[in-house]
Parts: sequence; C-alpha cells; structure tokens
Amino acid sequence: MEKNIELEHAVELIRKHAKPVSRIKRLPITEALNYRLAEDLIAPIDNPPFNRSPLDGFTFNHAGSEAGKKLKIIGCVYAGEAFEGYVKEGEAVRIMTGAPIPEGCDCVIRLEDCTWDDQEIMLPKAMKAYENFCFKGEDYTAQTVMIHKGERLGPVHLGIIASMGIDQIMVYDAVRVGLLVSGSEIVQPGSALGPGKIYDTNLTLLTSVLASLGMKPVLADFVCDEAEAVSAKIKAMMKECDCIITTGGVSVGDKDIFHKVVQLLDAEQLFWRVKLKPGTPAMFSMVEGCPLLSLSGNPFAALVTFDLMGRELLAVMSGNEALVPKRQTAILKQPFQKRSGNRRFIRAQAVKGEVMINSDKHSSGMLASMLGCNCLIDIAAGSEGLKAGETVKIVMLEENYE
Ligand SMILES: Nc1nc2c(c(=O)[nH]1)N[C@H]1C(S)=C(S)[C@@H](COP(=O)(O)OP(=O)(O)OC[C@H]3O[C@@H](n4cnc5c(N)ncnc54)[C@H](O)[C@@H]3O)O[C@H]1N2
Ligand code: MOO
Repeated sequence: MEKNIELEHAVELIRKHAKPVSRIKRLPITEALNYRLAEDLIAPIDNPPFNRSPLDGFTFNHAGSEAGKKLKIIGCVYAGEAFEGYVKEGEAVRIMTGAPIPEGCDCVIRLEDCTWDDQEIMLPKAMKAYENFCFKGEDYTAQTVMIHKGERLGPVHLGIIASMGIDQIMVYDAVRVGLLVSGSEIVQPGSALGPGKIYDTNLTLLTSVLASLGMKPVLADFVCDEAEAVSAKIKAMMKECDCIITTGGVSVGDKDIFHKVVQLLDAEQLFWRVKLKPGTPAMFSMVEGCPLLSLSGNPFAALVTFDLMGRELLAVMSGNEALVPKRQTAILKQPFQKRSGNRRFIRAQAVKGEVMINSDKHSSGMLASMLGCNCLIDIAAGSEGLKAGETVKIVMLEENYE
C-alpha cells in the first residue's frame, strides 16, 4: 500500500484499477437517455425514405417552365400518401409539405408564389431542376453507421435512432454505486438526537451529488463503527454494486476501523492518506475486483474528496469523462492570508473569470459555508497565502450544491 501520496497519483491508481462496466442490456429508446451504446447502429433505411416536398405548393417538371406558362392540375398528394401515376410536361400536382414527389416531377413552387384555380396554375417564372426538392436519403443513407458503440446517448442521438425506426437498443448498464456511511455517533435525520450524537449529513449529501451528476446509488446505508459489521455490510453490498464509496473511520483513532475492515475483506489496499486538505486520510482498495473508496467522515472533506477522486472513479466505470470536474484559472478577488503547509482546496464562488472567498469558515467539518460556492481553489503546498488579483487554479463543480 502507498501512503501520503499526491492527489494526481491517487487519481492515477484509481483510474488504473477501475474498469468500465461491461454489463449490457436491452432498453427501449424512451429509457436510454444518457446510457452508453453497446452496439454500432447502422441505418436500415434511407432518410427521408423518398423524395419529398419541403413546401405546400405545386410540383411538376421544370422543363419548359417559364413566366406565364399554364400547367393543368391533375391531382393532389398529401403527406403520408403516394401519388399514383406519372406527371407529364404541361401537368402539375398539388402537393403538401412532407408528401412524396410524384414520378416525372423535379421541382416544387410555393402555393403563394403562383396563381391558381381548380383547373390550372400559372407560373410567375421559370423553375430550375430540383428547386424546393428534398432528396431521398439526404439526411442519411441506408447502411451508414449512424452511432458508434460506446457513444453516450443524448436527445439528438435518440431522435436519430427513432428516425431509423429502431425502438430497442443494447446499452452498457449504469454503474451501480453503493454508499455506506459509518459512525456510531450518527443518527438519521428525523430521529431524536441523543448525547454525543450528530445527524448524518453524508448519506444525503453524497446521494444528492450523485443525483446531480445523473446517477443514483443502488444502495445507500449507514452502519455503526464496528469493523465486523462494516465489512459484513460491504460484502453484502458488493453483490449488488459495482463500486462502494464510504465515509468515516479512516483516520487513526481507536474507532477508525477501516484499516481492520480492509483486512477482514482481504482487500488489496492501494493507498491511504493523500497530500491534500480536506480529506487527507482517504483510502482506496480493491475487494474482489470491486473498487472501495473510503473517504473522511467530515462532510466537507467527504464532498471534496468525492469530487476530486470519486468522480474520476465513476468517470472510468461509466465511460463518461464529463463527470471529471473541469479545471480552470480565475482572478482572486480578495486575499486569503492563511499559510498552507499542505496542498489545500478551499470553497469559493467563481463568476466570469473571477473567484470570491465568501467565508472564513474552511474547516472540513463545516458544510454550511459551502452554500453559494461552485468551485474549489487549489492552493499549492507551502503557500504563504494568496494575494488579491492573483491568478489561481480552480476546480469547477458542476452544481452549486445549494
Ligand atoms: N490523531 C489524528 N487524528 C486525526 C487525524 C490525524 O491525522 N491524526 N486526521 C484528522 C483528519 S484530517 C480527518 S479528515 C479526520 C478523519 O476522520 P475519519 O475519516 O476517520 O472520520 P470520522 O472520525 O468518522 O469522522 C470525522 C468527523 O466527521 C463526523 N462525521 C462522520 N460521519 C459523518 C456523517 N455521516 N455526517 C456528519 N458528520 C459525520 C464525525 O462525527 C467526526 O466529527 O480525522 C482527524 N483526526
Ligand atoms: O483532512 Mo481532514 O478533512 O482536513 O480534517
């Protein structure tokens, strides 16, 4: 096991050991938003499947058309129908938007651009071949690979799949995340608070962060800080989860039971303690192929380390790199005078290239001062403090967590 490692190395170890979920399943397209496609989708048809009119008007052959020319109306074609027969020179067919262009015709004139009665139309000008004409297959042609295996399905992908007439597709299953909060001092909201107890913040916090990323835990539970109970719980969760994220019990106190838990689970322990604040004692292990990311119980530390490490784990497992928080720089609006021996991430609010530190409450057990914040400022180890006007590195969190 590696100890006291840099965040980047921790991320590297996580990414190296995590595997994309390879379980596949068939889904109706109405339920497939945000899933990753597990097959190449080849167009079975041309789209549109026939030459069609983009307008309401009259269709005919452009040959011999000129200003003042009269054409005999021989019929009408609506969208969803097909005109039977061939349209000869000197003839025209009334046509609606989306209707197939009859044989013999190669252009369409808008209704309001010509004079017409029940019998005939009079052209105001000569028409060109394929004027106002939508070609069969102009959107895509049959046999084209329209969407590739591995692509994440957004609304446009799904619209295209529907346009091909496909109603069910194979997708990679979503990552089944298990959340486990440990600590004998925690009590679920809604219950009475006894002496020495605190309300469980982390289960709701991390469930909600997952939801804000378009994911949800398949299991979310809490457990006392007894190593045997925690390891039994993790073993049970592993049957239904692809990875497990825990909070609490990772430091060095008598009740920091995760050291024992990983032994009981016979886990491969990859790291413990990362050179950052908050959340230093984070731990990462693999249990029979299941990644186990154990974060500090302090709610702000749990949040930050979930954002910096948990989201990397989920990005690999779900094949969705958009889950990794974006890194940018911004101009600091006011000084931050504290020295930082360790690399430190502090809560802040970034707006249009500027970043504000709105509170002096930065400790890892405090969550309330995170309200209104949308980023973390990444302060290097050994910093003597930050000056106003300085360019600082920030990590953008997608949500405000408000
Ligand atoms: N002697 C040392 N003590 C500590 C060290 C150290 O290096 N030497 N590290 C400190 C640091 S840094 C952190 S961070 C914490 C990490 O503690 P744990 O991850 O073991 O977490 P707990 O002890 O279980 O809890 C820490 C804190 O957070 C509260 N907590 C826990 N779970 C929840 C929850 N679900 N909702 C709300 N609050 C929760 C818990 O009551 C504690 O106050 O260790 C330091 N100690
Ligand atoms: O590393 Mo801990 O979360 O700051 O107190």
